[in-house]
Amino acid sequence: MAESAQVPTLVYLVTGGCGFLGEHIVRMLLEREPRLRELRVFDLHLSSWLEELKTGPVQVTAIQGDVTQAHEVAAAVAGSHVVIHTAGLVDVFGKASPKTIHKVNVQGTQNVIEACIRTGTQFLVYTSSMEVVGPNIKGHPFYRGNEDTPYEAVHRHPYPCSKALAEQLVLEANGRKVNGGLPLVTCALRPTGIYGEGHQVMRDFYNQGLRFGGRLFRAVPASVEHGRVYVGNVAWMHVLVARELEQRAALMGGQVYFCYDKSPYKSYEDFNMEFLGPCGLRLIGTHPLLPYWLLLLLATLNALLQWLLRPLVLYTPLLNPYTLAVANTTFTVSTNKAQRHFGYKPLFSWEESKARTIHWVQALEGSAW
Ligand SMILES: NC(=O)C1=CN([C@@H]2O[C@H](COP(=O)(O)OP(=O)(O)OC[C@H]3O[C@@H](n4cnc5c(N)ncnc54)[C@H](O)[C@@H]3O)[C@@H](O)[C@H]2O)C=CC1
Ligand SMILES: CC(C)[C@@H](O)CC[C@@H](C)[C@H]1CC[C@H]2[C@@H]3[C@H](O)CC4=CC(=O)CC[C@]4(C)[C@H]3CC[C@]12C
Repeated sequence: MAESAQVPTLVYLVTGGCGFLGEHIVRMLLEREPRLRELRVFDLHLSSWLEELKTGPVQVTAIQGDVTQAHEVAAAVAGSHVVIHTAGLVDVFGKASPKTIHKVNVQGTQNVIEACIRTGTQFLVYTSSMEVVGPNIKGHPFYRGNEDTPYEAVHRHPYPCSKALAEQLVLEANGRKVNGGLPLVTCALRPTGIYGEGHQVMRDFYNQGLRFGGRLFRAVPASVEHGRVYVGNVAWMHVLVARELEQRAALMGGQVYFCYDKSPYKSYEDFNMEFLGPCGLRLIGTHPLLPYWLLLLLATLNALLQWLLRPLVLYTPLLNPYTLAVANTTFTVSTNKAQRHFGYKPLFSWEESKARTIHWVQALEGSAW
């Protein structure tokens, strides 16, 4: 891929490019990757905002496709220099079946890998997740951990299971020969809980607060810390990795990197209030208003109700046994591996990330969400 830094000659493909993170990656590439000649945006659901991107100097090619369909993936990958694979089913609320989650997240990733091998694309960046590590099924805390911290990464839920399998496929594919005889260079990024403009879970919390007269009710102790990362910094790390992967293949190939920034370590609910508070919502209770056993009973009832109602309607509340367990388990990271290996530093400060997110939530007030 060795190209002049000045002449735009490179072709990038972003799978899932119309998603929450994908859109930020697409826009960040157009703003900060001067070598781009063509940017292919591959997604099951193409967004209308793509049209506005087609007026710039970079050719933006929208490709409606399904990562579970190998031939569609191969057609999209052929001729690209770098693939950023961020497409996936991000579902911990029971919207999709375990089989579908596995098919999209695991088989879809396998299809991307095989497409790179067959078509000769050498560089693959995979959006993995903190959930590949934890929280595990035993609720063990992960406190300021790094990529080498020992931790019993045991999962049962289909989402973390699928992300762990997909990440393993990507890392194991590093070094395989692609068409043309050169080695495939892969790496995986593990963002913690992403927030920012376009975050659907944040919208759900906001709408839930509006339904309860501007109040949200604490369900998680303030002492349980969750690492969060601004979507713009996640996008930035993807751009950096894609840029550095060729020159630093020996160091970065087959590696995983946690992706986080200077966002404060707080409970999930307290962190959300950094944005929802300035928009008029209040978090009621300095401690969980209900005991854990009662919350678990309610979560279990939600899961039962979801199962009973499934033939009629998709009932997917925020509270279920998995989300309750994850929210109640400390998971924070502290590492400089990405900085050491490819010079990553957050592009957006906490203050900027907070201001941008608040501005977005404030714009929701008049929206249909
Ligand atoms: N949201 C978060 O807090 C975190 C997300 N991640 C990972 O980041 C990636 C993006 O996540 P989000 O942007 O939050 O999710 P999202 O749901 O907003 O975006 C996923 C995109 O993939 C597309 N997609 C789904 N199935 C597809 C298929 N079969 N073929 C083609 N495209 C398909 C969707 O249409 C969507 O545009 C995922 O791989 C997720 O596992 C990792 C850590 C945290
Ligand atoms: C109802 C209350 C118990 C409330 O506090 C539940 C919050 C819950 C919806 C979130 C708590 C932790 C979140 C997850 C975490 O950020 C890690 C994730 C990584 C991903 O790759 C995808 C999203 C998620 C699973 C994220 C989902 C929402 C939470 C479970």
